[in-house]
Amino acid sequence: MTGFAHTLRAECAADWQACCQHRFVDELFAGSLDDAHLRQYLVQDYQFIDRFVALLGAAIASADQFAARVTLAQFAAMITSDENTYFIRSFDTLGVPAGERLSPALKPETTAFQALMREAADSRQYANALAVLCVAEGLYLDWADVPGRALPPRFEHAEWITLHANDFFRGFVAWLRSELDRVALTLPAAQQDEARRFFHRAVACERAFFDGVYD
Ligand SMILES: Cc1ncc(CN)c(N)n1
Repeated sequence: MTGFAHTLRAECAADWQACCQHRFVDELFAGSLDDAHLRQYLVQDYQFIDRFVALLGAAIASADQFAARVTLAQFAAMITSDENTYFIRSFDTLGVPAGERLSPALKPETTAFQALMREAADSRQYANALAVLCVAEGLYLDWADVPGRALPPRFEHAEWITLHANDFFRGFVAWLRSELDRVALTLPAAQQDEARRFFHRAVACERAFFDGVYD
């Protein structure tokens, strides 16, 4: 495999692997993730999703082609429907009150990730937005999409896996990677390096986000 997206992932291999083999992932698949940890993760992740959808909007605005805007908008539609209702149903099941769903106290890992996404969006550079999207979705595909691995019984665990391991999601991540490759080829070295730094920082944020579940 070649290309910018693949190179960047290889540069971050240690943190990437640490995420894919994280205790959170193992407990999620085993169905042994306790409700306190799951609840903490989902409450913080809902705030991640808020900035993530804003980043998708920035990617839609800064894309250089209509076809890319369509693909990104279709993905945003999935996040704001199927994925959003997963959060709401999980919050209902876990008894999370409205205040915690909408404006919880933010952990430092969440604030850091939100700041990174805001920075990428505010740069108005399509490649920077793509770099962060490639991490956020590529890394989740890599830990979730394990053929033959059994799903846990509770929907709060199983659906968080299947939302990131299905044909639509696979296709979107493949597109994101090829799109980052395509756009990188058009960039001067300084802008490629900027996108590279966003990618690296996003991988570090992902690892810190999983680690933060167990603080
Ligand atoms: C922190 C984080 N990173 C990525 C994803 C995948 N959508 C997520 N929900 N949360």
